[in-house]
Amino acid sequence: APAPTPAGEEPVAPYAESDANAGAAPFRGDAMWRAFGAAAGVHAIVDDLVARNTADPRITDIFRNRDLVRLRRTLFEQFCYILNGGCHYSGQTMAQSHKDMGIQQADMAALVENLQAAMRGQHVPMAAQNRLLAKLAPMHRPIVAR
Ligand code: HEM
Repeated sequence: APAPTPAGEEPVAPYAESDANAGAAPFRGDAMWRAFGAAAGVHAIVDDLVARNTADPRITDIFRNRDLVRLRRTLFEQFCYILNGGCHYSGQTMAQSHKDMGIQQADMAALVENLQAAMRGQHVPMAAQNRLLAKLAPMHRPIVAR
């Protein structure tokens, strides 16, 4: 049976859940999870990232009328999974979740800037920031429209 809709979220059509939907393999060991400040740090980064994106005039239109409660939950799961924090990712693939949004390279660049600002705000060391960004880089292909 499909999982029940979490409190505060809009229902989503059923799909196959898998950690593979996260789009990247996790790091090994606990260095990255610790560098990001574990669960509290990653929650702060995700919440700040979503707030920056929705307030950013370059990309605010793309986030209008979206389910930000679900986005914060699944983004946290995705980052936690990739940083080897012991989470499972229950969201959709990057291709599925961004289809028909018309996301351009410039939109992706804006989001990456906002992520860098959010990581800086939580004092994530630069080397760890760059390691996460390198994991996310191949996601340009399924996310950016062409
Ligand atoms: C590497 C970069 C990115 C990652 C890792 C990422 C990750 C995610 C995740 C995990 C979800 C939720 C999936 C689900 O609900 O099942 C999502 C949804 C979404 N993303 Fe991204 N994303 C990226 C880039 C972008 C960009 C560049 C934009 C637009 C500027 C964007 C806009 C959105 C929006 C609006 C949703 C909400 C869809 C909805 O629920 O209606 N994303 N993204």
